[in-house]
Amino acid sequence: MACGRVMRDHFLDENEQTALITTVERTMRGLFHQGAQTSFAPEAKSAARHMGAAGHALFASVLQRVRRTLESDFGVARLYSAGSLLTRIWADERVPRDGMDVEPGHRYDNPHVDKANRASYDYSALLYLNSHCHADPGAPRACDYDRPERPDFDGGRFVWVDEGSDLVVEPRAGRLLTFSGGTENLHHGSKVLNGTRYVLGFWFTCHAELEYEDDEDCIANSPNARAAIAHREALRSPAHTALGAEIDASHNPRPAERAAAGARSGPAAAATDPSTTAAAEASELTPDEADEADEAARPPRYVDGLDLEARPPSAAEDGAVDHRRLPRPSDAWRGYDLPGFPDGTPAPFEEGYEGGYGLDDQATMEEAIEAYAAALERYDAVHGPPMESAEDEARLKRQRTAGMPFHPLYPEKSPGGEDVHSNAEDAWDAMVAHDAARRAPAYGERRSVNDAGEERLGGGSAGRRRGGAAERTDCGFPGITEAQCVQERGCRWDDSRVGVPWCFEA
Ligand SMILES: O=C(O)CCC(=O)C(=O)O
Ligand SMILES: [Fe+2]
Repeated sequence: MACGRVMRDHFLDENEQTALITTVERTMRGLFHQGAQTSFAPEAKSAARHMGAAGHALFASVLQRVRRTLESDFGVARLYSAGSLLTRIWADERVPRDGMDVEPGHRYDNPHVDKANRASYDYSALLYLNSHCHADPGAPRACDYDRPERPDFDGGRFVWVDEGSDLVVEPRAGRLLTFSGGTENLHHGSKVLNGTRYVLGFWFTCHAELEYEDDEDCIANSPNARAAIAHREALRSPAHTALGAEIDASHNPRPAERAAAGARSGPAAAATDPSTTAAAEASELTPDEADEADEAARPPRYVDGLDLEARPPSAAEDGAVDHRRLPRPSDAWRGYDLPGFPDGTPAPFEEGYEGGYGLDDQATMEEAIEAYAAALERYDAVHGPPMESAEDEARLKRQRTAGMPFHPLYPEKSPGGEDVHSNAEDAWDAMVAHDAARRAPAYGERRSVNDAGEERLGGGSAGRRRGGAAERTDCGFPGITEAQCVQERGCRWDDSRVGVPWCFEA
């Protein structure tokens, strides 16, 4: 399999760059973020709903262009998408306190090998939508970190961590990097220091059976996917695990650890460099000091221009894969397993995890729903009113509420699996009618309580203390059963009167 790296400029024109940034922003509104990073899988089944039809179609055509480019760059007859991500990274100071941070302080800048994240990642492509710009008095152009349609960013360079020296690329809007996904291409994107950085990541496999498939049911039933599962199982074999452990043992991904490990695993030059040795001795270096020591020991090479002429041909490019042992993700590195994306469903709580929207894994379902709804409201307060059209806003409401584990807003599905109701209001009405037909409305005409949409986002508890029902203090939620009310909550149940809470405080 051919290994190598290629860089190309003007892969996207300016209209495409801005259209894709607009699409990313629209898609990510209301999504959880991991610290400064928000990612979205555009090949997920529900993606078009989030991205909008035009953005989704543009992405799909770009994906095919990227695939064909990789096929020609590396002389592969056919590649298959193994997954892709839209990623937005804010400078730290821009990370909003919106209650939507499911992994505060998440590190996105760890050096890694893509194929070690997912074995199907034979080839990688990174397509930048906006440009690196360092605000220096002597800089060739002024930087604008706040330009909404296509801001600049500082930091956020792409780095190939080569032996002895980093090869650094400054992202530019429309610049495409393609490279083979193995250990010959250990790399990372560095920390974003100012502005907001947008990148599309694409990963490709040579194997049709490993092609990205979103639907778990399909996976269970398709022969191709069964082969993929068998492949994944093989990766867990003792031999593979032993190799992984060996790789882990010989490397550390963080610069501080890398500097400290220089004497053990680095090339001779690094091992004898005084600053590296100093770093090795001084385990109390701050991360910044360690970065500086690392940079002094391994002066970076910068790439500019349209290709990688700066890079001397390596053994890898000659066809003999360079089998240097390189870092695998550390235990702390969680790759791109997205928490709760992309359907707006709450992130699963890990045991002992405290963060996200201020709950731990001991929280009750109701507490989680309340906190989630409050987080969404804080999100709106921070991010301002929606930019979308009314129709999009309705869709957004639906996206936010559809996955929530309380009384289903959208019980009725068309044969195609699409929601029958075109907007959240209709769906709400339908639900109320559905309840009415079944056993009379549990909480009366919910719509008349308050027409503000946020009540619905608030889930089952909204409106329950309204005037007409003042004589009963609500103890339930729409859809609660008598058993839940009485046994679980110790409240009283009386369903003889329409329009008042049936489950109320005794
Ligand atoms: O954003 C970048 O420049 C690097 C991202 C990356 O390496 C990845 O997503 O695997
Ligand atoms: Fe990567």
